[in-house]
Amino acid sequence: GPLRLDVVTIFPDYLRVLDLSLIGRAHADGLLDLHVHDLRDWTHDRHRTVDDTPIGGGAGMVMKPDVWGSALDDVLAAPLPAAPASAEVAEPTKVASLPAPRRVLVIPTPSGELFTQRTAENLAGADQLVFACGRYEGIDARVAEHYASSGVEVHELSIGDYVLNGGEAAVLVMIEAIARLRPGVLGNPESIVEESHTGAGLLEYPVYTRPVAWRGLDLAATEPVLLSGDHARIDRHRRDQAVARTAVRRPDLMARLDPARLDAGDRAA
Ligand SMILES: N#Cc1c(-c2ccc3ccn(Cc4ccncc4)c3c2)n[nH]c1N
Repeated sequence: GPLRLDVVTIFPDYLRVLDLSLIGRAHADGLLDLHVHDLRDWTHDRHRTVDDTPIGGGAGMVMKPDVWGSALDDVLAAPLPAAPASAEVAEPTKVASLPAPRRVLVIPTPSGELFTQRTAENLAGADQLVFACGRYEGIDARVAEHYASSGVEVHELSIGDYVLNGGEAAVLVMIEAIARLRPGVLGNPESIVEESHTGAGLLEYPVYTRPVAWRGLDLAATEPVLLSGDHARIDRHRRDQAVARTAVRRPDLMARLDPARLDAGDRAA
């Protein structure tokens, strides 16, 4: 069935961009089921308070566990279409024997495990992804602890080593990386470039299109092999460019490369 995406945030308008373009169309096609929720709808007081001072002191404010608990209890209980949502009638006996839907709670945080393509591939297999977007100094740590110890699959994730003001931008990044892996979301599935296709975690080679000569940069002179029509040579050339690029820009990836994946030609280079 469709992947259900729930985002809980104090800035729901920040997520409206998801209703456009790729995600918007997949939404319309029934491939993705997006729900953006305002955390303040679960506050308990007239001032709709979501934060308080840190226990133990320190600067800034921390988001209240009770408000998050009320919101996440509701969102994690959202009905999911009984798979397979097909012509087959979802008879009680059949539904009862189906595996429980896989619901995942994702909490963006600067102190999270790094979100990578592998993380995206793993999360793309879920039935529901609930994203808890924090602000201020973050969400009370007992929230992640409570749901994890209640049997919920919880992932505290960071999109990289730089500091943001909240989780919303990270959620946009994660949703785009995950949604594009779902069948049917991308018009041209062949553009789903697995790391393996880029040569076991190599960076991609540079791409070009017409005109062949542009502002004095003439590919007929600098990259003649690309115009040769000799696809074996072109593939070799592109692989060499990918290896060279990776060595310069991402030595960390080079270190992780399986040497067996680099054939003799690469090692000579
Ligand atoms: N994913 C991710 C992130 C975040 C991130 C995510 C959620 C929150 C909630 C609150 N903040 C602000 C804050 C809190 C504590 N320390 C510093 C900044 C966030 C930052 N920053 N950098 C990333 N790669």
